[in-house]
Formats: sequence, structure tokens, C-alpha cells
Amino acid sequence: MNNTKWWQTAVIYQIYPRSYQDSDGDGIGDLRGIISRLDYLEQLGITAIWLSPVYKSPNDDNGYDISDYQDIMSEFGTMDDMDELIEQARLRNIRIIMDLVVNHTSDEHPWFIEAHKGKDNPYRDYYIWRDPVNGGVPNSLRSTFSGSAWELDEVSGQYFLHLFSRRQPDLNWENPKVRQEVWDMMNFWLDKGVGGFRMDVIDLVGKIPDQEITGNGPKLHEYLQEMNRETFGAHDVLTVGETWGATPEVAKLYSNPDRKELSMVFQFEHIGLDQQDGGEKWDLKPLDVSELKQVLAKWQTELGNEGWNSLFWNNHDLPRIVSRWGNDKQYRVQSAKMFAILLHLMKGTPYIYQGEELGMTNYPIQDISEAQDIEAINMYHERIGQGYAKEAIIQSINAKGRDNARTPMQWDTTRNAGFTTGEPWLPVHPNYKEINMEANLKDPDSVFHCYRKLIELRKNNPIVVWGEFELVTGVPDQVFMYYRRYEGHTWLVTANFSGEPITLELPELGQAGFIIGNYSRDHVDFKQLQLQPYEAFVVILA
Ligand SMILES: OC[C@H]1O[C@H](OC[C@H]2O[C@H](OC[C@H]3O[C@H](O)[C@H](O)[C@@H](O)[C@@H]3O)[C@H](O)[C@@H](O)[C@@H]2O)[C@H](O)[C@@H](O)[C@@H]1O
Repeated sequence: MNNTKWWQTAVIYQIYPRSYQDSDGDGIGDLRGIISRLDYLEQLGITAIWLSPVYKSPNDDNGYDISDYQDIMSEFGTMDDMDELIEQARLRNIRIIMDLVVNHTSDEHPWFIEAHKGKDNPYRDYYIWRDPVNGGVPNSLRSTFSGSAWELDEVSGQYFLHLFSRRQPDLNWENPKVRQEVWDMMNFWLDKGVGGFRMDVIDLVGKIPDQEITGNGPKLHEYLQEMNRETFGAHDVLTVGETWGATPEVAKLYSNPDRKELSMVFQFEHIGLDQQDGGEKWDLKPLDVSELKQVLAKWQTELGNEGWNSLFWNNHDLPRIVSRWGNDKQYRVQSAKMFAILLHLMKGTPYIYQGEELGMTNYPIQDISEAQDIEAINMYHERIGQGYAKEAIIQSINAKGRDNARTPMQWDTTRNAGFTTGEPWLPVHPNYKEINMEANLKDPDSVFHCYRKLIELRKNNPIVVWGEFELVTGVPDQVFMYYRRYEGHTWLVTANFSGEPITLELPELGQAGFIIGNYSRDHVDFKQLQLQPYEAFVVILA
């Protein structure tokens, strides 16, 4: 394949630096800590690291509120540490993907400090200001972090827009000076040799606040084409947009190579399947596996050659999949591997969120005082005010809250799981004596070794990267089966999504050679097959 891009054959690993490895005992992960774990990541076999924000920030939203895009958060280290991370990673053939958070800045960014000084300030138009309407907010736009998206500035009497916290004012992308500042900053990082950008809520930058249009505004793609032209277009990098509402049609607009925008997007359709229709993410409903099959199959088949899928179950905003849709008790190891096998055999670029490869689990809280995340804390207070029962809110936070996946990495059985010698900023999950990297490395049947083998399988078998996908229908709802076909070869992936054995009779498939699975088998006989709880395997049919 002449036009093959490195990111099409890649596996990306996401690091949430605050929780990865602390090197100086302050209880907060840092860049030198990450450098010290690069050999581990090389052993896993990943191609690139998506680094959640490491820029200077007052941490209202743990780094997603940036006060200087060209400086490093002091808790994380220095620019010299960052340069060393890029170089040390490069020596291991690992690229660094920066998190690009340009829908908004921190309110401590010098642009906002200036803009806030008054209507005549040259930076005023870097942000979105509106006069009051009928003595109140300009309209009913809401913040993702609860409440109105408009905050009154007492000094000027105008409101500014913040689609996230009030300390994350939205940038005005209609102002060409703002876009030029963003391009200059991106080129600064490209000159350092980074491997690309993960673009935070990039679907919001074309917003028209007065019409209450936030996602997919009319100028969005014009801006992204300009970005491509002015920054990374001439570089061999990966660009992935976080796009919450994307459909396959919309995803093609972003990632059709002819349009010169992005490499791929994160779509979240599968992630919303346990959310009540018309509700917020906190309004829970059970997952229907049939729906999951339909949604993932749709994304696998509909992009065709006009786009490229990103494959993920987890990230720093989502609960851990093994606790969410698997069984993190009796079948923790089996279900963690089941999710890994199912996803890593699909077409697209897989993303692994730190600790997923160890089978780490959600961390439940009893009381809101234990929460650190602004989204959960704001929602709690808003819903208490609306009369919700405390127990119901805590249940939603334990199911969907972001702190769940942000507890420190579990490296070994020493104090604080080897994450820090100090007091960790968020508690270490008490199960670290059982679930940790050291134990995973020692056990050839561990979740880690399953991920390592899946990455190797992708590297060595073009069918995993390029094969056509076809969903198998007519099987029990809880069984997710699909074919991959490439150059006369067919592989079949089978996964039992339940904690019960399931009998399958598919005599037409006969016997098949075993490639990888989470129970020990040397072949699979489809004439009479009993799938074990959460069993998943890949076989070769032809
Ligand atoms: O920089 C601010 C945050 O930006 C990223 O995440 C954005 C948020 O994504 C989700 O919320 C979006 C909502 O989208 C749709 O309305 C859905 O219907 C809702 O269910 C979604 O909630 C997450 O739920 C939020 O937690 C995210 O903030 C970064 O990845 C975040 O870390 C930043 O905080």
C-alpha cells in the first residue's frame, strides 16, 4: 500500500500525566516519571503516546484550562523535561501526540486577563462577549459542567461564554488573530518534533452562540482546512478530533483525505448507549448489546475509503470499560481481555487508556467530598438543588464519573502502588496489591500480555489493519461475532458479552484454527461450541 500512513498501522497509548508516575514525591505524576516508564511502554509495543495536557495551567479542569500553551505546568516539570521526553520516546520509536485544547483557554491566560480589562482592550475580541438580555443571560446555552454557559463580568456588565467551567472562557474563532495565534503555537510544537495532535472538543470551534449552535457550526471545516494548510499539512503526523456528536457522514467530512482536514475523529455513539434518551450522561440505562453491535458495525463499514476509525473503550473522561460493561469481580481478567480482543481486531487505530492494559477498575466513592472532578462536583450540587436523592447522584458518579479512571497507575505492591512516595493527589485504588504492572508482567496469562500480543498481531498481519469487516447476524444477542477478510483470508472474532455460558451451533463454519483468546483452546469446533463467560477468541477460517 503506497499511501499507507504510519498512524493506520499504529496503536496509541493515552497518558493522563497527573496519575501516571510521580518522580519527585509531591503526589502528582510528572514528565520525568513518564520518561522512567518508557521501557515499559516499549515492551507493550505501542507506537505513540497521546499525552493529556502538560501545559501551564491553574488546574481548574486538570490541565484542560491552559494559561500558557508554550510552557509546562510546574508540577509536571520543565520544557527541558518535555524535550527529553520527545527524544527518549523517539529513541524507542514512540511518537508524542500533544493534546490541543483551543476551544477555550484558562481565565489566567494573558489573552483573557487583557480581554477582561475592558471593551476597548485589543484582546477583547479574542473571546465571546454579549450584552445582557432582559437583565439576564444572553440565551439558554448550558455549560457541560452544569449551569449557564454565560458568566457576568461585573466590570463591563457583559457576559462571556464558557461551554465548560467559568474558568475556561471560549475563544472567538471568528477572529483571524485568534486562529493565527493557534497556528503559531501548533507550529512551535511541530518544530519540536511531536507526532501530532489530539484536538479537544474541536467540533465546538465553529459555534454560533447567538443561534445556540455549538457543535458542527458552518465554518468548522473551513477552519480545519485552514489549520491543515497553515500547520501540520506538510508534516507526517496524526491528527484526531474529539467530536461528540459525529455520525459517519460527519466523520467523513473531517477525515476524507481529499478534504485535507484530520486523520480521524473520536466518535462517541457507542459510548452513549447506556444513557437515557434525552437525558444527560448521568441518566443511566442498561447497555443493549444488540445496539452496541449495530453501532460499531455501522462505523466499521460506513467510512469506507473516505475516513478512518479510531477505536476505544476508555479515556480520561470515561469510566473503565471492565467495570462499566464487563464484570470487574469474578470475571475481571476474562472480561478485560474480551473487550481488548473485540476492539483490537477491528479496522481503525486502537487507543489504550493507561491502566486498561492491566485490567484496572473503577474507584467508587461514598460521598461527594471524595470527588475531585469539577464536572461531577458541579452536577452533584445542581441536582441536589433540583431535589434528586443523594444516593442516586452518587450512583451516577460511580457509574460515569471521571475520577473513576483517573486514580493513580498501579505499578507494584509497594506503598501507593509505586506511583508516589508522597500523598497521591487522588487515592490509589485499594485493589493495587492484586492489580498492578509487576503482577501482570510476571503472569503470561495476564491482561497485559493479552494486549501485548494483540499489538503484535496487528503489526504482523495486514488483515488486522486492512481487512473488510462483516458483522455476523443470527446469533444470540449477547454474542458479538464478526469477520475480517483480506486477500483470500478470513478471520472470525467471537465474543460472549455475558457472565453465562452460551451454546452456539454453526456447523457451516466447521473447525477453525485458533489465533488468540482468553480461555485455553487449540482449535474451535463450531458444530457444537460452548462459549465460556466473557469468552472471546479469534480464529482463522480460510
Ligand atoms: O476541555 C474541556 C473538556 O474537554 C474534553 O471533553 C469534553 C467533554 O466531553 C463529554 O461531554 C460532552 C457531552 O456531549 C454530549 O452533550 C453528550 O450527549 C453528553 O453526554 C456529553 O457529556 C464528557 O462527558 C465530559 O466529561 C467532557 O468534559 C476533555 O476530554 C475533558 O477532559 C475536558 O474537561
